[in-house]
Amino acid sequence: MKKQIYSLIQYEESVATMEAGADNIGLVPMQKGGVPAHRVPIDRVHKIFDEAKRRGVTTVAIMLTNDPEEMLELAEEVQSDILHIAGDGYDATPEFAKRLKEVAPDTKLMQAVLVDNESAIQRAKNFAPFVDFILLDSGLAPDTGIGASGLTHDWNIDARIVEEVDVPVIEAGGLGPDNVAEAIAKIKPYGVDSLTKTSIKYDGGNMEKDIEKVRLFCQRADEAAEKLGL
Ligand SMILES: O=C(O)c1ccccc1NCC(=O)[C@H](O)[C@H](O)COP(=O)(O)O
Repeated sequence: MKKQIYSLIQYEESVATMEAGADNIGLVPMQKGGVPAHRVPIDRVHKIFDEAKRRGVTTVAIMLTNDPEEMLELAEEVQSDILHIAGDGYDATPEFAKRLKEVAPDTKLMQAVLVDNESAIQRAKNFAPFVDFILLDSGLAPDTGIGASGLTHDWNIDARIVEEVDVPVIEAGGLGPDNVAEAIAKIKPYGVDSLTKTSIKYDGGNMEKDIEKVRLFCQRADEAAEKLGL
């Protein structure tokens, strides 16, 4: 079971998050979209990703911009293991996947799917032929306009997507140490993601990882997966 932890900002918390058991670490490289306080300057992105690669931890560059040209420029610059399209105004296309391979041949593509109703199943199926991962996420948060809501959604829909779509699924949206085991048992995903419930949030969108909660999240996810033979 892959444990994906978002959204890192500082180098020290990134190292502590890796040491607490994260398999994937994600951050928002400096770009036009998203919460200003979450964006990471490019020199720091390189420092964090270099350390992750040294440790064998998977790096994820989160795209909150809705401009595909900006995404491709960032992909070329950071060469992350995964590029995660999380914006609410642009979805990956076969053409985008092809261009991504040209600028960053080793970067895999992950597309977020908003699980608001059963139409999410067909939307996930439509992405399957050209993306490497699907991330199932909750609805729009009032302060960010997308994801990072700390809210769960209808896990019955997610379980159907895992069964019916032939792409590894990362489950996101409101997961924390309290409910990650239940989510794994119900959905049986390839991986689980946490932002809000493993972070300490301050005014103005500032936040830092709560390392004890990251550790508990990873431990409980591993225990649940082992129990289920996943
Ligand atoms: O990662 C961010 O900083 C971020 C900021 C604003 C919107 C989305 C963002 N990340 C995308 C994600 O995939 C989140 O990890 C996902 O929405 C889960 O978040 P949460 O429900 O807070 O655990």
